Amino acid sequence: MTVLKQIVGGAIVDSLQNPRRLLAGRRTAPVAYAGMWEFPGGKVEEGEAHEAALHRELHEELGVGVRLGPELPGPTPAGWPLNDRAAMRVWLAELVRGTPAPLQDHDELRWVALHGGAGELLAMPWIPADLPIVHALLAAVGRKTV
Ligand SMILES: Nc1nc2c([nH]c(=O)n2[C@H]2C[C@H](O)[C@@H](COP(=O)(O)OP(=O)(O)OP(=O)(O)O)O2)c(=O)[nH]1
Repeated sequence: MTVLKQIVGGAIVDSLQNPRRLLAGRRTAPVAYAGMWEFPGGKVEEGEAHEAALHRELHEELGVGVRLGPELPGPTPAGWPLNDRAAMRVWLAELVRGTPAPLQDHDELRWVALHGGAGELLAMPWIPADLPIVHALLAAVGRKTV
């Protein structure tokens, strides 16, 4: 039996109260995803709570502490399907400690506008499986995506 890999990701915004920008990360690996943008995060370890995994991953990858906001609910209990082996739960988050730096897994971090049509955000080469999540985020923050 193939067990679905549970991934957790952070939609880190400048403010949970009034989100205007999203922090996206550009992946360095594996080759298939290198150069593509994603929600920073990673795999949940065995026995680890999902939210705890997200705090750990964001600390390891970006060197930051965050406050989690609401989950951006996906279409399945495991969140957003990424491929036939993995799904990702995504939470909105805001920074409470540290300045994000591409310490691990990313070669660039970018704050991208969620308003004004979100042209830059939608033009970035996201991991394809993330696009529905990006659209759901835009809808959740009340911005038009088209
Ligand atoms: N973190 C993250 N992973 C994503 C996203 N979209 C997407 O398809 N993925 C895929 C890429 C990877 O196959 C998997 C996440 O694995 P990862 O490599 O980030 O996890 P990790 O940091 O725990 O990695 P590792 O060091 O244990 O290998 O999910 C996304 O937005 N964020």
